Amino acid sequence: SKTQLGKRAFHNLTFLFITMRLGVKVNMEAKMTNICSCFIAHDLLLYVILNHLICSCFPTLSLVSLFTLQSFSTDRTDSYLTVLSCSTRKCQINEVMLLGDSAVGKTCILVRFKDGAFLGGNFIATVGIDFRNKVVTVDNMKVKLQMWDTAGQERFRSVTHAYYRDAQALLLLYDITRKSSFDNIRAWLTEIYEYAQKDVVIMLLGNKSDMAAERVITHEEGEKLAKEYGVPFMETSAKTGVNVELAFHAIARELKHRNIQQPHEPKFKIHDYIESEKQKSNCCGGIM
Ligand SMILES: Nc1nc2c(ncn2[C@@H]2O[C@H](COP(=O)(O)OP(=O)(O)OP(=O)(O)O)[C@@H](O)[C@H]2O)c(=O)[nH]1
Repeated sequence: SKTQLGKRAFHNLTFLFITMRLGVKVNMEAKMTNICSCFIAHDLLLYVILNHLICSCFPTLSLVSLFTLQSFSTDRTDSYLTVLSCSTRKCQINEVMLLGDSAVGKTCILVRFKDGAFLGGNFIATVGIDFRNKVVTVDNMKVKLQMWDTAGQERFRSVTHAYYRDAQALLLLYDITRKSSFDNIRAWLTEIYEYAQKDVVIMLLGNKSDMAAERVITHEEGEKLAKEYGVPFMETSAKTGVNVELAFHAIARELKHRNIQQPHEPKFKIHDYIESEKQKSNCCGGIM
């Protein structure tokens, strides 16, 4: 069945990846999964040949790949299966990357959006790159977001640069309690203009808005910088959840409109959408 083939492809290509690129594990796995799911969707025969070739090159493959699969969490396996099932139905996967200095809260924002939880406690820096999937409903349509959590540390920069090109949207974060993370936003934007697609959707997020007492960057400063670069802006908190759903939903809506813009439909304006949603939440407790 397709599911079994998908699982085998996943096993085999995961192993292939691990043997080739030990340093950036999760990153390449996702790419491989995308590749193998494309084979399943578009050319089953090609997939079988590829699978056969890989197996003959690596006789120990099934054993090792089984071990690899067992080391994944259910959540991760779910992500792979979402990619596979989406690809078999030829639907669009939208890649969204989170960028910004180390410890600004990229992983926490992602976990808050994906699982509705806050990762408090000890800070564990992301190594390389990781991804999670979530399906968002926009006007009764399903929009699949593949969200890439990048490492903010400088030493991983060359790894993450390679992924900018595939992203349809970028969430650029700073920490409102750390001035250096705000000052570095200009450098991040320079990198984005160098490596990302020209029409990539960019959104600036000032995170940790719950830490009012430690705030060093005002809301107005964030807004001014965003205006200068013509990108939407909001302050978020992974801890309380404020504006996290709104940020991802606005991105999903923008990408949906780009993917299937009907000729009679008015052009979607992300700035206006965010402002109207913010006003709604001010008056009625709104989107968290
Ligand atoms: N109070 C508060 N703390 C937060 C918030 N978001 C993240 N943190 C904390 O900030 C620290 C860093 O969060 P991460 O999400 O791991 O940071 P990151 O940007 O992914 O860091 P790298 O993986 O190194 O790039 C953690 O200790 C979190 O608990 C927030 O909205 N409010």
